[in-house]
Amino acid sequence: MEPERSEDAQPPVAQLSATGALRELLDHLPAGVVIHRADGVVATANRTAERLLGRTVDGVTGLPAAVAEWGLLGPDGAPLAEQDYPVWSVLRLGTEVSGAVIGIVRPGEERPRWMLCNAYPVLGAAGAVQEVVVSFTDCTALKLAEEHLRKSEERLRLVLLGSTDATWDLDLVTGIVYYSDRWWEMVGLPPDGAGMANDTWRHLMHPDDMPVIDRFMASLLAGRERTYAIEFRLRHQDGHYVPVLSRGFVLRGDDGRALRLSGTNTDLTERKESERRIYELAYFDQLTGLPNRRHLLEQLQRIASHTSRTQAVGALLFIDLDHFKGVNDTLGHSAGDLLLRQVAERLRHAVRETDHLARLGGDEFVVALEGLGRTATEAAVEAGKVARKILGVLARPHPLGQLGAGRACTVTPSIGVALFGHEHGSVDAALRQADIAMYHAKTAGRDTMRFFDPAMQAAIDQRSAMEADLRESLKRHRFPLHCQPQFGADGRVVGGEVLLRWQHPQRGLVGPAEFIGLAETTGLIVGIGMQALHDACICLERWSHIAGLADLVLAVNVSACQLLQPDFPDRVLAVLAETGAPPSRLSLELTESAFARDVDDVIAKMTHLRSHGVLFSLDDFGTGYSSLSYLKQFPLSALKVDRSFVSDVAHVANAGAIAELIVSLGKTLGLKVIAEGVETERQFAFLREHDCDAYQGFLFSPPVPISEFEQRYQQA
Ligand SMILES: Nc1nc2c(ncn2[C@@H]2O[C@H](COP(=O)(O)OP(=O)(O)OP(=O)(O)O)[C@@H](O)[C@H]2O)c(=O)[nH]1
Repeated sequence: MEPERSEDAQPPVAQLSATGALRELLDHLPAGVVIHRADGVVATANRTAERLLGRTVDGVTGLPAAVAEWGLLGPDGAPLAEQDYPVWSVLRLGTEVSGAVIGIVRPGEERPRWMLCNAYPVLGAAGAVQEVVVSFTDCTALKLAEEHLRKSEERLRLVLLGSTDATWDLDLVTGIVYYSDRWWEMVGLPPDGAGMANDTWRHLMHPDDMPVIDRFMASLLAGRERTYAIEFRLRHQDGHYVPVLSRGFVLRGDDGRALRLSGTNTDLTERKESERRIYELAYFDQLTGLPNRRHLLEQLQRIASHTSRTQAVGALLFIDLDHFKGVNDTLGHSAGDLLLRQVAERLRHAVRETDHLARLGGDEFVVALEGLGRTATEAAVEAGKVARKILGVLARPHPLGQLGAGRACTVTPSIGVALFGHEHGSVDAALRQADIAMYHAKTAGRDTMRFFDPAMQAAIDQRSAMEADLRESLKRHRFPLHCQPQFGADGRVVGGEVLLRWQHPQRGLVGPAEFIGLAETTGLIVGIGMQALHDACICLERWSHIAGLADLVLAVNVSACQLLQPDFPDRVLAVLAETGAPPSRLSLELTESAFARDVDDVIAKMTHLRSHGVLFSLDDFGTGYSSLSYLKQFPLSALKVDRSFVSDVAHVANAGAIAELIVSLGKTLGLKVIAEGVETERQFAFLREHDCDAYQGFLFSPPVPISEFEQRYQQA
């Protein structure tokens, strides 16, 4: 049905617009213009309105303002109520409407076009609205873009709401950072991060990560990348660090300069925890918590590459429990499990933290020991010690509580040892060899250790036998004293140095070079040294009544190991008291190694003994690492020029100078200087020329049994 048209006379603007030039202008305007009369009826419209409304000017002229045929829609797409038509708003309120977004469904179309509308009233002389001019432009594209943006923002908001990632945005120009609520939540702070500084992220960064991040940022910003990903840790309010994966993009200007960084932080706590758990399952034995076979094999690869670069020799110990099956069979699998855990614990304590202990499976364990020594023998000795220690710690009964039916269980191991490194083959080979050696230990009766290399085994066996012999000999007092005399420049005897011999039941008299080293590493030197001291003091007491011997000073060697004993001074004083030896005739001879440990302790002990009259001399001077500056702190009485300088004085240029220097140094410190190892007249002449106080060496006498020494030098 055609809408009713009004034929009333034209109002002023409509009239004006009908005039030629103005009409022309109106028709060329890019906006649609419709002029309504005061009753809302359309007086006229321009050509653009024709196009935008999809109607001819004639078709709209005379139409009332409020007819459904206009098909106007509100911004939300719902039909617009008549009173909200711009023209009616103006007519009703008398004020203009601007920026209204209104949809128009054009005749024959389904989708609305969107118009940005303005409308204003034209007032008559009496102030009444005479006309309403409505202008509008097509903003469909803008409206659709806005709609699109709104939807996409909505989508993004929903995605972020559902995501656990934390967004942030850093404006590199202003330095302002936007942190999302989730960002604050991730570090345990209130969602709005109220009161927090702009660069909070820097303050929360783990100190170890900061330099890495700084380097990363510098290179990222200077480069051309548009995206990045990096991990770091941020401190949570409760003190722990949250592992974070930060991913994002760099917004760059046309010149490539970075303007903005935006991204998300993903909390990696759970992922890290799962990774750790996976690593644990893959590399650790679940029963004992020890590294498993795979872990060990990887460690061995690493050790292999390291060993190939060094000269050091290492060892593998293959440990298999003896008759472990019996434990399972008699006490049950749970008791077996508990026992394995206890064995693992003891092994863990028996080895150093730097050693590699693993459970291969079942009742098999392996210990890899790196860098045991520069030679195979050194390494074998050390490996043997560790193996013996393990035999010792596992030998103690294992309390299995209720699982052991109230009884402790004893389980012994069989240990196979193989060396690796330097000229000793690969780590892989060592593992096979240690396994074979372990079987040898089983066939040798179990509860023992075996080396893969028979020669090595022989050396270790010999060493063990010698240690047992030394122990036995100590009990049986088989270290007779020998003594090498010392002479003054005038040829008169002034004293002697006690030198130990070992009266071996089978081998006869054994020199110190063959057994002192072992005595030191086994600690037997403490007992042997004390025995020698005791014997020497008995001599001194006897000599004190014999002319020719009463004034002699007897030097007794004391090893660093002895000096370290806390009760060393007391024991020396007890021996002096017991034997009645004059302390001022006893000189304890130390080597420089005695000064390598706790210097204050050594000085205190020496000073204590010195206050009782006991003398001290420093052996092998010049060969060690004595600092001249602290030499004077020790209460020494004499200095011995090492035999290496003495032997060279006559024919090696510097040796003479060094010997001379040592003599004069000793003199400066107020010490008596004794030269040892004097073998030729030339050496003697040189040293005498430089004012040495006493001389000891083959030129005068070799060491002789103490009884012979007494006979020689006592005066009838
Ligand atoms: N309880 C327990 N037993 C295990 C586990 N893994 C392996 N075993 C058992 O450990 C025993 C290992 O025995 P073997 O080393 O072959 O033999 P053995 O009885 O120790 O005797 P020898 O080694 O010849 O002295 C087997 O009976 C296995 O079933 C475990 O995780 N828990």
